[in-house]
Amino acid sequence: MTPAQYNLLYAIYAWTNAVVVILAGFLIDKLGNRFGVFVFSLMTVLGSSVFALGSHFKGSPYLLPMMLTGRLLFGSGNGSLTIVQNRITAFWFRGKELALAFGLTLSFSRLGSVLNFFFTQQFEAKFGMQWTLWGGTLLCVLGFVSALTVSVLDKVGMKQLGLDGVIQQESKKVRIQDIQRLPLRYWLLVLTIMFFYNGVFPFVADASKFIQDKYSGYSQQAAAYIAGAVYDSSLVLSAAAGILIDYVGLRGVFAVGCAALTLPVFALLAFTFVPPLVSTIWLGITYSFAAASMWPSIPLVVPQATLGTAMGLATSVQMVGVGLSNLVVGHVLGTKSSELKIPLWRWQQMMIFMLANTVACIVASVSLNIVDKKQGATLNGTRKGAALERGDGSPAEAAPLLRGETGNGGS
Ligand SMILES: C[C@H](NC(=O)[C@@H](N)CCCCN)C(=O)O
Repeated sequence: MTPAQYNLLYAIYAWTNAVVVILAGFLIDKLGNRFGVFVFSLMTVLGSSVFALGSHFKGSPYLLPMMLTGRLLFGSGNGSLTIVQNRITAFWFRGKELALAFGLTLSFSRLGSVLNFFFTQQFEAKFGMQWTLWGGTLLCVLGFVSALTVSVLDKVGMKQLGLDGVIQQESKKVRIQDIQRLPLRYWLLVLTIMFFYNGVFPFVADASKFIQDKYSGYSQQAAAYIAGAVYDSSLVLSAAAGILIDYVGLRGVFAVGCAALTLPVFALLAFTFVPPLVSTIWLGITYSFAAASMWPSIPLVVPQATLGTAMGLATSVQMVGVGLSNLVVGHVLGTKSSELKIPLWRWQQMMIFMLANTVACIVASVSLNIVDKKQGATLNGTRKGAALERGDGSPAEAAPLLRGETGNGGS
């Protein structure tokens, strides 16, 4: 397989994901969590099976089409599964430990990446590529079984609360035009998320090469470990960040703070020779707090009935932003061969582009705070403060469970 074909396998995952998540979010709102959990986890199993099967056609013209089809199915299923996962989490943890629940999901997803990083290569060396790919399929089957278990728990819980019928009634009313009714705070959150991730994901993708090109004395493996520190920190910190944010609230303030504290990361990388591990750990910290404050804010400003659509749209905008950012970075770095050393001035331009995205993130998140303040400070309310005000100790987030329940949040 040529490098272009190999990269195409990644590109098809990212771009189908960006398109499919909008439709998937809408379908989940319309047809329910159980439909989404079943269909999308089944798609990941099918996708990974087709991909693994494709590897048996090495040297034949079927190899690439089969692998691309596998990635397409897997990408569509996996991205959509994240939406239904967020929707279920938001339903069960709204007004409680929402940020902790999101943080834990993020930690587990990072644990998957870290385990993959440490073990897949060794597994492949011992058992060969085909068994490794079928091993991946087996993991997707385990995911499918877990998804079915969640589905059953969700159904039982809904029945116990007597909400099953109500939610189904609300789902029937969901229309694609509801996108127009998503509030300004939602769109500002989407921009905040997009600009933040425009800096993080493309940087991590290229960080290992950057470290080898700019700093002396780093082997390929050492550079990869240092780049991986961004995700390692998030594996360790995401749950703690969630607990803190659940306790103090101030999600909008955290969003601005994380963006502002990310500026020195890219500045250090662009203009100094401070060891890169300082920057990658630092970025890991701001990234963990940003993810634990930004994503769980979405369920607080949109009704549960349209949450799937809202999450799908946010993910799609994020993926398109990151995809474009990758293209700009590729253009700025300007080389097709991973062997050649890229001149430092090009890396500096890339970091300046990351800085520009971070500044845009600060502008979007400051605007978010201004609008949130005018609309009742749902995002910045502190849990303790709100409980004291009501004198009942009940959850702070007056979140709209169903459409039209609150004036500001739902419209
Ligand atoms: C929580 C957040 N999730 C995402 O950004 C997803 N839309 C895409 C994840 C792709 C990971 N390679 C995150 O991971 O920070």
